[in-house]
Amino acid sequence: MAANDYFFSNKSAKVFVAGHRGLVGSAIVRKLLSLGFTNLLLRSHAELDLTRQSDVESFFAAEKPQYVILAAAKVGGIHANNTYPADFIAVNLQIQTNVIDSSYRHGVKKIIFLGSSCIYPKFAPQPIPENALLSGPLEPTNEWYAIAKISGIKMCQAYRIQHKFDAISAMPTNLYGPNDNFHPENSHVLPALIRRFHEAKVQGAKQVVVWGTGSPLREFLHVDDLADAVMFLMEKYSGLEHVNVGSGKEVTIKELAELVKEVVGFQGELVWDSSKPDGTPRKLMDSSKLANLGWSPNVSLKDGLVDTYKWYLENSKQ
Ligand SMILES: NC(=O)C1=CN([C@@H]2O[C@H](COP(=O)(O)OP(=O)(O)OC[C@H]3O[C@@H](n4cnc5c(N)ncnc54)[C@H](OP(=O)(O)O)[C@@H]3O)[C@@H](O)[C@H]2O)C=CC1
Ligand SMILES: C[C@H]1O[C@H](OP(=O)(O)OP(=O)(O)OC[C@H]2O[C@@H](n3cnc4c(=O)[nH]c(N)nc43)[C@H](O)[C@@H]2O)[C@@H](O)[C@@H](O)C1=O
Repeated sequence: MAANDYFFSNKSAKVFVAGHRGLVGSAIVRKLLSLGFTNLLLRSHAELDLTRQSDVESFFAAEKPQYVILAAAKVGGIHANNTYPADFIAVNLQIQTNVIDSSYRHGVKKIIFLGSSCIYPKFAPQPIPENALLSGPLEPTNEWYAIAKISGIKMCQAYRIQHKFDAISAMPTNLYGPNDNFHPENSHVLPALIRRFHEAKVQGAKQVVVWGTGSPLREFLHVDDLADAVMFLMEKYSGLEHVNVGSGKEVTIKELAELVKEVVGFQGELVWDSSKPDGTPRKLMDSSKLANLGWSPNVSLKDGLVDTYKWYLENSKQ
């Protein structure tokens, strides 16, 4: 790479952040602006539906972005994944295929695709190294989403091999932070619990119901750390293999629920609804590849929870 090809060397380069109003996309926009990037290309879902191939092609032909950060996707927690399998596979395959292919065809210098830790087999070795991909059966509650995400990784690899296109993939662990989805059923566990504990506190309820058995382990990363890692990879990484992005710290869902209860200040008790699925028992990622490149996370789970609850209080329509 010539010196002026590095991502940070030209802060006026046109950067398309797909999905800029979501949890991840909004954190990426904050990060890019704080780094001094001045030419962000942003389109809401209503302005540009990325599942529509011809609209995406016309957009790339007209706008000619130089870099693409692909944070638009159909995303949700265990219930949403289980309930809408067709949406999770079809929408994600469509968005990523259209955006990766148009990026290549219209001269984008580099694209980063975001997958998820659910790409790995249900019983992968822990912590999960990148090479555990496609080594065993997937977790059934999110296999449709996982298949789409695995296809995204493979598409980046295929375009790199055949076209020498600089397409890289990052696999974040479970994320949370400002602009998360706080829907009572379709969200991920952490925002769901913030909302449920908060509403119980306000209503003076004695109990809060938490799904499953409480025994599954999850690794959480604040979305500002993820945004920082994405910048790091855009600048420093150009390889075939995807890169895990995790905090390296895991908690049981029971421990998470107790922590959310404390941060929100709910005084009642927890009740477990074991009719709801636990999902994968454990999915701690091995993020040593990223650590060896020189990146590490900053935000502790407790600090991140306090920050996210504050954001929820200031921004949710209560
Ligand atoms: N949240 C998490 O815990 C994790 C997320 N990831 C990955 O990070 C990425 C971003 O996720 P996250 O920010 O949480 O998701 P969000 O749901 O918060 O945001 C997704 C964004 O994509 C946009 N979008 C969805 N469909 C379309 C479409 N057809 N056309 C245009 N835009 C569309 C949404 O717009 P609108 O709201 O208007 O529909 C929204 O802005 C995804 O690839 C996800 O797989 C990976 C690991 C964990
Ligand atoms: C990021 C990742 O997110 C999804 O996988 P998941 O990690 O299983 O996601 P989750 O956050 O929804 O649940 C984590 C755990 O928490 C428990 N749990 C308790 N109470 C609530 C609750 O109220 N809501 C939810 N959603 N879960 C709850 C729940 O039963 C489970 O044991 C993928 O589908 C896919 O989207 C993906 O890649």
